[in-house]
Amino acid sequence: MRLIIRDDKPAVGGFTANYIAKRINEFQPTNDHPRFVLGLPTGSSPLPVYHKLIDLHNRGKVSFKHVITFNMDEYVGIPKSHPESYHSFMFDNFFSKVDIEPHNAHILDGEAENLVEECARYEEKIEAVGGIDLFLGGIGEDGHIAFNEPGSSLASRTRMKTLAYDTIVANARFFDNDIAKVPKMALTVGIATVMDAREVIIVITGKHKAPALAKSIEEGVNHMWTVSAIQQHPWAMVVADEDATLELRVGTVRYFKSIESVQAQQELKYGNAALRPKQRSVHASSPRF
Ligand SMILES: N[C@@H]1[C@@H](O)[C@H](O)[C@@H](COP(=O)(O)O)O[C@@H]1O
Repeated sequence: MRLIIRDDKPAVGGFTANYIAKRINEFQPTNDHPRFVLGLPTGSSPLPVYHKLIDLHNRGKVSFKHVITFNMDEYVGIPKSHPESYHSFMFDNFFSKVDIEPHNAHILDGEAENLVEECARYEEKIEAVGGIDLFLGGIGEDGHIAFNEPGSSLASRTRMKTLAYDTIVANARFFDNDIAKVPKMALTVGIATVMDAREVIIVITGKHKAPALAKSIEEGVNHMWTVSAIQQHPWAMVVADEDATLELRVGTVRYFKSIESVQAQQELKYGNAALRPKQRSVHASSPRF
């Protein structure tokens, strides 16, 4: 697992967006070859990533024409048209501003008649396109990823979850600060759904997330800090701002900074493709595509 530390939120967004754009461009997705499959989060942490991806798209540096997306989660109990639904969030902050084909952007349907079937179908759809190439995520203050609240099984898959009281309180800011208006249930991908992705990137910013970052990377894998599961992922990267590192040991910060600087030297020597996870071949011919 790598930890990349940048000065502030815009720098975290810039680094992460440039990295994602590079991965998409290296993959060279087309309609005939596999399309790049991206897992996406909502929340304030990924907003600087979306801003930078939109900027790169506007400057012709990346296209989402052959990218398929799967969002992490959606509330149950509010319509898609609600301004705080994750459908609205994604449309307003990203999808309406890039060239993604609407039928390629998947979000769980919290209004589905049969929510259990909706979750099973979501897993099948991910499988049908060959799995997720890169899953981007954020975390809650209690270290939850998507809506996998503390205590969620690390083997969990897409399902319905009851939100933790702390999460309901944290999300009240989007619902007129009225806890009664905050949905109490959500559909969410599971920890195993995220960990099945070929690559996982988690953005963590702000000093309110510092305890979660420390718990999740300095202590062991623990279902009470569900993002800690990334410790067992073969290609995981956390991108944090300085504020989020406040609870880490000085030695931990120095260690990861030194790894990044040695890696940068090695990339100059060997080229950076050699030091990144191997992607699905653009020539792969699988009936799933
Ligand atoms: N389901 C979302 C998570 O995916 C997100 O990571 C978290 C933190 O959001 P923020 O980035 O706004 O702190 O909020 C919600 O719980």
